[in-house]
Amino acid sequence: MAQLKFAIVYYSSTGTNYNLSKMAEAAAKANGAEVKLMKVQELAPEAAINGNPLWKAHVEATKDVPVVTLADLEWADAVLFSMPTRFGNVPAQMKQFLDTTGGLWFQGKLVNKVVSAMTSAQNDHGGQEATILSLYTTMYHWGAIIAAPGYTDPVIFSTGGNPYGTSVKVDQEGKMTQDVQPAVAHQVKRMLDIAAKLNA
Ligand SMILES: Cc1cc2nc3c(=O)[nH]c(=O)nc-3n(C[C@H](O)[C@H](O)[C@H](O)COP(=O)(O)O)c2cc1C
Repeated sequence: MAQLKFAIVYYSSTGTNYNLSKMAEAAAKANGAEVKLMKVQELAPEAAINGNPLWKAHVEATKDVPVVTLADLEWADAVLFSMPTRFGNVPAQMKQFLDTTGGLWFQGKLVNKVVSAMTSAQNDHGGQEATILSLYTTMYHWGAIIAAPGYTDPVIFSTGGNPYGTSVKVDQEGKMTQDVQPAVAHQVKRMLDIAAKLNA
């Protein structure tokens, strides 16, 4: 069987969703996929970034991570999104990228992509599920196949029990408060299993 192509598309201000994406990258490679890890374009004004030392440091630390292109989406069999919760919604940076996919959508090139999403927030119930579901609304329009984790494995219960996608709570310093690596690995494997069945 051909090697599956797995794209991870993330936005992160202070590193959490980058770290979630790195966990996903390791899991996808361990499952034999060809993997691309890519960020969406930062759009915030420099003054905002420079006003937050964690944000500034993260932008600098990830300056060599490639910015996702439409060709990367076309390339992928499966796309995993990761982005922080912003007022219970998808960050503008991610939304802007999604809003550039109209041409691919028009040509039917996003149909049957296997997709899923992860997120983080500062509160236990700060809008994680709403953020993931907001992103999934666009995926229905793409005609993508949403491979949410559901309750398909006990690891889902050990990390907050979010069936829509792995989500994690971060503390004031931006540190993850749960070990979500097993849930991320399960979500990635489920995506790849479904993509393999679709490609068969
Ligand atoms: C403008 C803004 C809005 C936010 N909205 C929420 C929110 O609705 N609920 C919540 O729990 N945390 C909220 N947060 C906290 C972020 O979700 C948290 O900083 C983020 O998950 C960290 O991810 P990152 O390190 O990948 O940037 C918000 C943060 C910012 C800057």
